[in-house]
This record gives sequence, structure tokens and C-alpha cells, in this order.
Amino acid sequence: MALSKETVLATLQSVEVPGGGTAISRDLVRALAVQNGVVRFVLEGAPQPELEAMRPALEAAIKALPEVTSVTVVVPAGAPRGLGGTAQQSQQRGPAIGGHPKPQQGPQKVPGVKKIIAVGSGKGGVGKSTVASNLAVALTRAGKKVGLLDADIYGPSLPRMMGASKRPASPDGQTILPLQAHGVTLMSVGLMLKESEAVIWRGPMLMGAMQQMLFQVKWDEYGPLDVLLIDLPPGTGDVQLTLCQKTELDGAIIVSTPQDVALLDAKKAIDMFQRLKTPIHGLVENMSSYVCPNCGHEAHLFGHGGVAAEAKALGLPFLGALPVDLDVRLAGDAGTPVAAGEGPAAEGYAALAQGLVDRDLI
Ligand SMILES: Nc1ncnc2c1ncn2[C@@H]1O[C@H](COP(=O)(O)OP(=O)(O)OP(=O)(O)O)[C@@H](O)[C@H]1O
Repeated sequence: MALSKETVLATLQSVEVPGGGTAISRDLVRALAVQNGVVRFVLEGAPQPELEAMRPALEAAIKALPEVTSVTVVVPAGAPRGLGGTAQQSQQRGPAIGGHPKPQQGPQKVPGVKKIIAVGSGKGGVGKSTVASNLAVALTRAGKKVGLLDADIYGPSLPRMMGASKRPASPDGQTILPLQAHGVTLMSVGLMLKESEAVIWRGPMLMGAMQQMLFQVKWDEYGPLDVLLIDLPPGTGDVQLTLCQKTELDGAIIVSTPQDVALLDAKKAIDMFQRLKTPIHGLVENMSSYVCPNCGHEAHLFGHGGVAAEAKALGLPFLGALPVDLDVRLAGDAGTPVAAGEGPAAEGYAALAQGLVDRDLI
């Protein structure tokens, strides 16, 4: 007889696990898949060490079934390690990120933060994190108190771009103290993980992590913030939805390159924000043009003017065009955003920041 899910569940139910009960009675088994003798499932819902401790016995019990050819049990990286432990344990390990979201009544203000602005894009790789980090630095130089939250949970790049790598401290095992880099108050899930460690989280874990980064981080650690910029992951998924549902978001800035394929996705991001009733503060065209440093010839690698035209068509403000510039890439890789220095690229970001200040958006 072919192996069934029911047989696997009954076998898991027969194994007592460390901490008491079974993985089934404690509702720790997710995404069970059984096909042609191959069994896969995720263990989630308890502190990670506890899940790791029960994994071998569960694997052995399933392997012992006659029809089984292979078993894969995944314990997601960064499962709620510290959250289930004592404050002292969490203090020793540092705060942990990830876990199921806590019930919350409606969108809330983030304590110590005047305004929250999301920086989004539809497509990946268009320079959203580059714009977010440089805008944060430019706004700081314009005299504003700025926070920067890296919500790109699957590909956090702000620690590197902002030159920050210290693991945030947690004096009580709950509150997370943000870092400060180039005058910007900074928090990223990347600061809680090893640089090459992958985040293997499904929706609820992401949403829990977002909630923690918004409300467990002491955003006013270095003084109350005029604005918290949130660098979103590309697309229109769980993180964006959580953000719009859990916080009072003041607005969104959309970054796109001028090419059609990026604009198409940018329109989807705009549609999402509009449907979630988040005002769009404007569109930024990144990688707008390239001026050869040797001969001065200007080329439009990804087209030109597409974002301004799209903004006009949608009746939204166009905030500015930023060129492709080697210095921007080098500065980001080196951990000092180009906006922290001098020159045309820094001036471009200063103008972008001033435009937002002048329109009273920050
Ligand atoms: N104007 C620019 N000139 C030169 N390089 C740029 C520019 N904007 C971004 N880059 C480079 O392009 C790469 C992608 O940028 P970035 O990580 O900011 O994009 P993203 O949209 O945030 O990507 P992801 O989808 O991974 O979140 C980086 O190496 C960055 O340094």
C-alpha cells in the first residue's frame, strides 16, 4: 500500500518529544508533503534548540516505515530561539528575530517616530536599498533625525551598505537596541544573522519578524525620530501587507529604473499601496543615465524618462532622476553611502531629500 499522510501523522503522534507531548499534539508540524516514499515537513512553533532536539527521533521514526525512501525535516533558521527562553538566556544569545505575529488591534504608531515612509519597488535590483540608504544619510545631513529599517528580510543589504555589522544588544532580552551608522538609527534582520545565513521562513514568521522590528526595537534610542524609512523587499507580499496593516504608514516612495519591465512591476507596487490606502509620495528614477567618465558621452542604458512619464500618467509626483554612477556602487559596497560625501551623486541625493522636506513630507 502507498505511504499516506495519515500514516506519517500517526507515526509522528506516537513519538514523545523533549519538552513533553508529541510534535502533533503540540501543533509543531507544518507543510507535510508525502510523495512516492519521500517525506518532507517543517518543524515550527517552539524555540529552535527544542525543535532541533526532537528532530532526530522524528526522522528515525519516519525512516523506519517500510515504504519510506527519504525524510527531510526542516527547522527554519532563526526560529524563535530567544523568545521562548528566559530573559537571561535571551540576553546571553542576544535578541532573536522571527516568530508568529502577536494579535494586534489595527495599525499602530511606532513609539518615538513621527513619520514612517516605505521605500518600495516592484522589481528587485533597481536600487531600492541604495536609494533608501542614501536618502537616509542625505536627510540626516539636512538636519532630520532619521531611522532606517531594512525590511528586505530575504536579502538584507543595508548592514553592508551602511557599514554596520555589530549584533544589536538587548538589555532585557526583549527590547532590541538599534545601531547608529552615519548618523542614521539602523536596524536590519541581517544584523541578527550570519552574513551567509539564509532566512528560511514562511509568511507568519516574516510577519512576526516585521512586527518585532517595528515594535520591539527602541527606535528613539538616539533621540526621537522625524522619520523612519523602511526599505521593503521587492514585490507585493507578506512584508508589505504586514507593514500596512500593523503601522500607521505615512507614505511610500517608489523606486524604478526607466525600462518597461521594471515600470510594469512598479505599477503593481503603486496599485498595492493605493489599495491599502497608503499615500504615494512620489517616484524616483534610478539608473537614469550614464555619463562616461573618460569622454563625457551620455548613454541611457535602461532607457530614460520612463518613470517621469509614468508618474505624470498616474498623477503622482516625480521626485527625481539618479544616474548610474560607479561611485554609488563602490560607496555602497564599502559601507559609506555616497550621500555622506561630496560631489554630483551626493548633491543628487541632497536635492531628493530637500524636495521631500520642502513638501513637508518629512
Ligand atoms: N545609481 C546607481 N549607480 C550605480 N550602481 C547602482 C545604482 N543604484 C544601485 N546600484 C547598484 O546596484 C546593485 C543593486 O542595488 P540595490 O541592492 O540597492 O537594489 P535593490 O532594488 O534594493 O535590490 P533588491 O531587490 O535585492 O532589494 C547594488 O550593487 C548597487 O550598488
